[in-house]
Amino acid sequence: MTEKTTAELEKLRGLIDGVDNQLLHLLRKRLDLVAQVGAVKHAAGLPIYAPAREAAMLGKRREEAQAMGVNPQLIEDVLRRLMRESYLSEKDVGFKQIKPDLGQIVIIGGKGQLGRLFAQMFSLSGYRVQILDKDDWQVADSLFAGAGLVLVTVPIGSTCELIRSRLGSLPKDCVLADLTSIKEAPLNAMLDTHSGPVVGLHPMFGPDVGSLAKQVVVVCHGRGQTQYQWLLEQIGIWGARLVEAEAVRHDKAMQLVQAMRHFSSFVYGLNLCREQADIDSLLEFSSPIYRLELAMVGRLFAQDPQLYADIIFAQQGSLEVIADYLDNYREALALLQAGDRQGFISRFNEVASWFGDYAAQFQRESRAMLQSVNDMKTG
Ligand SMILES: C=C(O[C@@H]1C=C(C(=O)O)C=C[C@H]1O)C(=O)O
Repeated sequence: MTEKTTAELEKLRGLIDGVDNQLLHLLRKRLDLVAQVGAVKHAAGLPIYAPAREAAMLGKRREEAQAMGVNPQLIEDVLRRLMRESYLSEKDVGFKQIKPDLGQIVIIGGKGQLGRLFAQMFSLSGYRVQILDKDDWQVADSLFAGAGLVLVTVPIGSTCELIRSRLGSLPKDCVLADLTSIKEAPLNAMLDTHSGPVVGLHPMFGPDVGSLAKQVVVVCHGRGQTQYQWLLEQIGIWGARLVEAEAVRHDKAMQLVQAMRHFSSFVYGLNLCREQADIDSLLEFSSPIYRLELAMVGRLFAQDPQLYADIIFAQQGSLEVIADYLDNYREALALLQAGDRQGFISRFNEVASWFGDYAAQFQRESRAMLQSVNDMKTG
């Protein structure tokens, strides 16, 4: 580099540093304003997450960006990231309490990660929360006596038995709910055991989400909805979207969404391990999509094997779904072994037309994800 080039670059870089510093001050200012919005909303009992306001704001900013010769997607990306930060600030002020006259909330399995998250959310909403863990059964009766909600969040394998053997004498008006990732059997166990209001819930997220904004919670109605409507509204205040489903339909969907998916990730990991793959060099050669895939597989093994065993072993039906997967794998492998390129292409087209418009939609969505994976590279 010539001296002139060096001097020019240094000058421009100094100006960029200045702009970035101004951005930082603007971010600080925005965070403060959002905190004020949070306080006003909290006082009025409104959820922080306001999708209509977000859509209107993004629309306006995109138009303004276009007019200024800035890529509209750039401002949208930046604002979406900022809005995520806004949801986190909600924890500082807490949440509106939908049912102040409820007795205490007893969370069975409240020391588990998901139990802890729900305990925190209820506490931030002003409820009195009691945790009942494995070794606390001697105090169960006194906890249940004043309970307005008993929430079961123990491993799937022990959920039904625990409900049937331990929850037969809850107060009549107490809401009984569970967070298990299958719904039919626990819901039936709750309905058989407790004569009061019953609802099955399945949070479709792990305990590491920073905020419940935009997360999905599946709701399977049991009985006495008017008596547990407050709970659904409370979860809505936390920003989650409630999706109602029949328990049987939910469980069927989970065979593909959870059991088959996690199982194939498990086998993928098992295979890398047995092949003694060198992760460092795989990453070195990897494109963003491979890195993303490896991250999705690898994150499994940072978590509790019991949890994944629970999910995969929960339903007999998952076995058939997974066996079908193996059949399809074998069939596709046979094409490869036979060098049947045309056969592969025709299966490919069959699947592509089955995906239909979703294929293009998924390509668009994944493009943004892949770009952020690429952005995160440091080397
Ligand atoms: C700050 C607000 O709350 C949330 C955060 C927003 C933001 O960061 O701009 C926008 C809408 C809401 O989801 C608001 O409603 O204005």
